[in-house]
Amino acid sequence: MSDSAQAEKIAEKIIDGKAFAAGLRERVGAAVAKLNAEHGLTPGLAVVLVGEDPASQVYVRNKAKQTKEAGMASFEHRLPDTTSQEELLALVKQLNEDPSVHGILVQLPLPKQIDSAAVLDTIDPAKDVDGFHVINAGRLATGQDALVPCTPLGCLMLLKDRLGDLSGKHAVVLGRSNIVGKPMAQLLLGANCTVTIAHSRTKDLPAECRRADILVAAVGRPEMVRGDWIAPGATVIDVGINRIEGADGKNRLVGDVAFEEAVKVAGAITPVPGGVGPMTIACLLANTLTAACRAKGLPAPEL
Ligand SMILES: NC(=O)C1=CN([C@@H]2O[C@H](COP(=O)(O)OP(=O)(O)OC[C@H]3O[C@@H](n4cnc5c(N)ncnc54)[C@H](OP(=O)(O)O)[C@@H]3O)[C@@H](O)[C@H]2O)C=CC1
Ligand SMILES: Nc1nc(=O)c2c([nH]1)NC[C@@H]1CN(c3ccc(C(=O)N[C@@H](CCC(=O)O)C(=O)O)cc3)C=[N+]21
Repeated sequence: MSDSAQAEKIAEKIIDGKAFAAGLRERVGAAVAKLNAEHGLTPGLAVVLVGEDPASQVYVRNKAKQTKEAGMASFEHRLPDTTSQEELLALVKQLNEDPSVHGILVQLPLPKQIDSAAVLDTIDPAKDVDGFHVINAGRLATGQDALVPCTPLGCLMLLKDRLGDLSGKHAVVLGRSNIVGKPMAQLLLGANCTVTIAHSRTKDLPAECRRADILVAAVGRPEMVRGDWIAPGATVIDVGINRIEGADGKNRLVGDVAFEEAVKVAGAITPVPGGVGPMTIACLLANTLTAACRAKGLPAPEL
C-alpha cells in the first residue's frame, strides 16, 4: 500500500471527538436560544474550584468559555486550598437554593481535609450535572431517568455514532471508578452490550481486552494498553488523560492506550487529545440544559 493510502486508512479509523463535541455544543446552543425565546429561561452552570491545581484551572476556564458560547450563564467560584468542609458545604447549599443556577459542578480532586463524597451528596440531585450524587448513580443503575456522568455519556455518544446499535457486543471497561468506569459499564449494559469490568486485581488483563468488540480504557496509566491487547477491528475509546515528559523534555498529553500501535489493529479509536476530553465538556453543557428544562417542567430536547 502507498504511504498516502496507508495514511487515509488510519484517518478513517480515528474517531474525531473534537469535531463531534463542536457539533453537540452547537445543538445545545440552538436549544438554549429556543428555550430563551420561548420560555425566557437561561440555563446557568456554577463551577466550584477549590485550590490552585494548574490542570484544574485550565479545565475550569474552558468550561466557563464554552458555557457562555452556548448562551448559558456561567458562575465561577474559586476558593483557597485551605477551605474547610463547612465552608464548601455552605457554598453548595447556597447554590442549591439559587434559582439562576441549574447545574453545579465541584471540580475534583478536592484538598485532603475535605470529604468528597459528603460534598457531592450535598449537591441537589436535580442540579448534579456531573451525575456523581448517589441518587443519580442509583437511578442510572436501575434504568431510571438520571443525570449521567459526562465522560461516560460522551463515550457512549461516540460509540453509537460510529457503530450504530451496540446490542450483543462484548464491551470491556478498564477501570471501576465511580466517575468513569462504573457508570460507563452501566451505560453499555443499558445499550445491551455484554459487559466485563476489569481493574487492578484482574488476572490477565491483555486476555480480557482481546475479547472486546468495544474497549474503554479509563485507568490513568500512560499507554498501558498495547497494540497486541486489541482484537483486530475492535473499537477503542481512550479516556486517559496523562501528562508525561516527551523525548524532547517537553510535557505531552497521552492516553491509557499506546495509540500508534493500537491504531494499526483497531477498527476505530479515539485520540488523546481530541477524543473523549472535548466530549466531557460538551456533555456537561447538555446536562445543564437538561437540568434547566426539568426545573421548569419542560421536556429536555433530543440532542
Ligand atoms: N477525558 C476526560 O474527560 C476524563 C479523563 N479522565 C482520565 O481517565 C483516567 C481514569 O480516571 P478515573 O476513573 O478518575 O481514575 P481512578 O484512579 O479513580 O480509577 C482508575 C481505575 O483504574 C484501575 N487501574 C489502575 N491501574 C491499573 C492497572 N495497572 N491495571 C488495571 N487496572 C488499573 C483502578 O483499579 P482499582 O479499582 O483496582 O484500584 C481503578 O479502578 C485518568 O487518566 C483520568 O485523568 C478522568 C475523567 C474525565
Ligand atoms: N467534578 C468534576 N467533573 C469532571 O468532569 C472532571 C473533574 N471534576 N476533574 C477533572 C476531570 C478531567 N476532566 C477533563 C475534561 C476535559 C478534558 C479536555 O477537554 N481535554 C482535551 C485536552 C486538554 C489539554 O490539552 O489539557 C482533550 O482531551 O482534547 C480533559 C479532562 C474533567 N474532569
